Amino acid sequence: MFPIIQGNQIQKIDVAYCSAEGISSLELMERAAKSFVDWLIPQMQNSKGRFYVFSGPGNNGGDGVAIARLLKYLNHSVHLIYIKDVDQCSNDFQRNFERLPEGVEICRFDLWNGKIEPDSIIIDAIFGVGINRPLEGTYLRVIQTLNKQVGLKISIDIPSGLPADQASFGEVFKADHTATFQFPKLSLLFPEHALVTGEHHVLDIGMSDSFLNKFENGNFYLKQNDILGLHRTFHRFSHKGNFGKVLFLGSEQGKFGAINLSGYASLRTGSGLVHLAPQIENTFAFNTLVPELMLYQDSSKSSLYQFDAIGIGPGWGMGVEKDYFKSIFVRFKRPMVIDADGLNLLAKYPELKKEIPENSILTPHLKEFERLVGESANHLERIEKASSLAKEFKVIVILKGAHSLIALPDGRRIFNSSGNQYMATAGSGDVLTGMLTSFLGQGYLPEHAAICGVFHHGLAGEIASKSKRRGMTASDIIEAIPDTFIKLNLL
Ligand SMILES: NC(=O)C1=CN([C@@H]2O[C@H](COP(=O)(O)OP(=O)(O)OC[C@H]3O[C@@H](n4cnc5c(N)ncnc54)[C@H](O)[C@@H]3O)[C@@H](O)[C@H]2O)[C@@H](O)CC1
Ligand SMILES: Nc1ncnc2c1ncn2[C@@H]1O[C@H](COP(=O)(O)OP(=O)(O)O)[C@@H](O)[C@H]1O
Ligand SMILES: [K+]
Repeated sequence: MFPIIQGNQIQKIDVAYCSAEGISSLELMERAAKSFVDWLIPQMQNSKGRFYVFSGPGNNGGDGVAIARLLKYLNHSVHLIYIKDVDQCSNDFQRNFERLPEGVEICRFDLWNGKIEPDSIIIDAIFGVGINRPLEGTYLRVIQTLNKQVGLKISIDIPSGLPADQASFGEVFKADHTATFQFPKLSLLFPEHALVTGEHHVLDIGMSDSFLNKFENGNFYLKQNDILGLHRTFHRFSHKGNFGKVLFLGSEQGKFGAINLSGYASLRTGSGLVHLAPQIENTFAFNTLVPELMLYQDSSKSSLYQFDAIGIGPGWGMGVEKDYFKSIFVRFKRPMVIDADGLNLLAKYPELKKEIPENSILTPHLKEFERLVGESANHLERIEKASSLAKEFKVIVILKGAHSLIALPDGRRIFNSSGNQYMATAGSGDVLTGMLTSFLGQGYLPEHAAICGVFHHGLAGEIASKSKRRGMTASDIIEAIPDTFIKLNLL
C-alpha cells in the first residue's frame, strides 16, 4: 500500500530518494516530467496539441518548464508563461529554463497579452505541495485569470493554491484533471475539493512502497495489488459450511429491498448460506428477491451463535427497541457489520456504543457519520473523528463516499481507490454491507474483510458502470461481483 506522505515531508523524501538512487534532483524532476507527458499524450486524441504551461517559482514550476521542453520535442505548439524572474526561481527551474529548445513561446506573466487560442490545453505548474499560505497579488491574479478561461485544464501534482493535506484556504486553480506524482496527496481525497481537483491520476516516478513506508504517518492508499494476498483460498473438498452462514437483520415494512440486496450481494461474494430476518411481525410474509435466500425468525432470546457473521441495519427503521438492539450484541459477541439504521440507532442510544463487539465494522455515509459524532468543519476533521471513533471503541469505521476511508482501531487510515460516481445510487451501501458480512462469514480477519469488501465493491461498480453508466443500479453492482474475482484472477 502506498503511504500518503504529508506535503511538508515530500522535500525530505526527494533528498533521501535521490541519495539512495544516486541521482540528482534534476534527474528526478525529469522523471516526473516524463511520466506526466507519457500520461498526457494518450489523453489528448482530439486536441490540436497546443499547450499553455503556467510555471510558478518552485519545483512545480520547474516540472512545468521541463514538460514544455518535452512537449516541444514532440512537435507540439507550446507557450510557457512564467511568473517570477527566472533568477529568483528554484535551481532546478533555472536549469530547465536554460534547456528550453527553440520554438517554445516564452513570456513573463505581467507582459503576457492574456490570449489563449481556442482548443488549447492549459497546464498548471504554478504551485505544488510547497504552498504554505493563501495566494495573493500576482499569483492570485494568475489563478483568477486562468479560472475564467475555457479549455481543458490540467494540474501538475496538485491544483495550485490547494494545500497538500489540509482543507482549502483560498483561491485554487480549477482543474479538470490532476496528475499527481507517486501517491495522491491527502487533500485530493476530500469531497469538498472535487470541483478543483477534477479526476485525479497517480503517476509512478519509481519510488517503491518499501522506500516510502519509512516516511509513513498512518495514511495509506489502497490499490488493486494490495488486496491480492488477503483472500482466503478454498480447496476441492470445501463444502458450503466453509463459505460461511450469514444473517442480515433489517428491512421494516416498505423497505424490503434493503436486506434482499445485502443478502444477494453476500451470495455473489461467495457465502454458503444466507438468511434474512426482516423487522416485520410475520417474517414469512416477506418476499425474497432470489430463491437461494432463506428467512429467519429472530427473537431477543434465541442464540445467534449458529451464524458465522451478521450484518444489521439496512432498512431496519428507527422503531427497533433498545433492549432488542442491545440483545444482538450480547447474543453474538463477535465482529459484525453495522450499517444504516443500525448506526442511526447507535446515534439515538449512544450508551450502546460500548457494547459493540470489538473489531465490528461500522459503515456510515457522511450523514450517518454526522449523526454519530456531530458536525465536522471539513473532511480532515471528519477523518480525525472517524479515526478516534475506531480507536475508542476498537471497531473498524468505513466512512463511505468517493475514496471511502477505512479507519482501523490501531490508528491506520486506508483510502480506497476503486469505484466511481455511478455508485451513488439507492441500495449501493446495502450491497457493501452484504459483501463485508460475506467476507467476515468466510473467516476473513475483520481488517481484511473491510479492505476486500470496500475494494471489490468499488471494482464491481466500475465493471457494471462500463455498460450502464448513470443507469446503473445496486442490483447491477451485485451482478458484477463475480467478475471482480475473475478480473483479479482469484479462485
Ligand atoms: N517526489 C515528488 O513528488 C517530486 C516533486 N516534484 C515537484 O516539486 C513540487 C514541490 O516543489 P517545491 O517544494 O519547490 O514547492 P512549490 O513548487 O509548490 O513552490 C514552493 C515555493 O513557493 C513559495 N510559496 C508557497 N506558498 C506561496 C504563496 N502563497 N505565494 C507565494 N509563494 C509561495 C514557497 O515559499 C516556496 O519557495 C511538487 O509539487 C512536484 O510538482 C518534482 O519536481 C520531482 C519529484
Ligand atoms: N462518487 C463515488 N465514488 C465511489 N464510490 C461511491 C461514490 N458515491 C457513492 N459511492 C459508494 O456507494 C455506496 C453508497 O452507500 P450509501 O450512501 O449507504 O447508499 P444507500 O444508503 O443508498 O445504500 C458507498 O459504498 C460509497 O462508497
Ligand atoms: K500545480
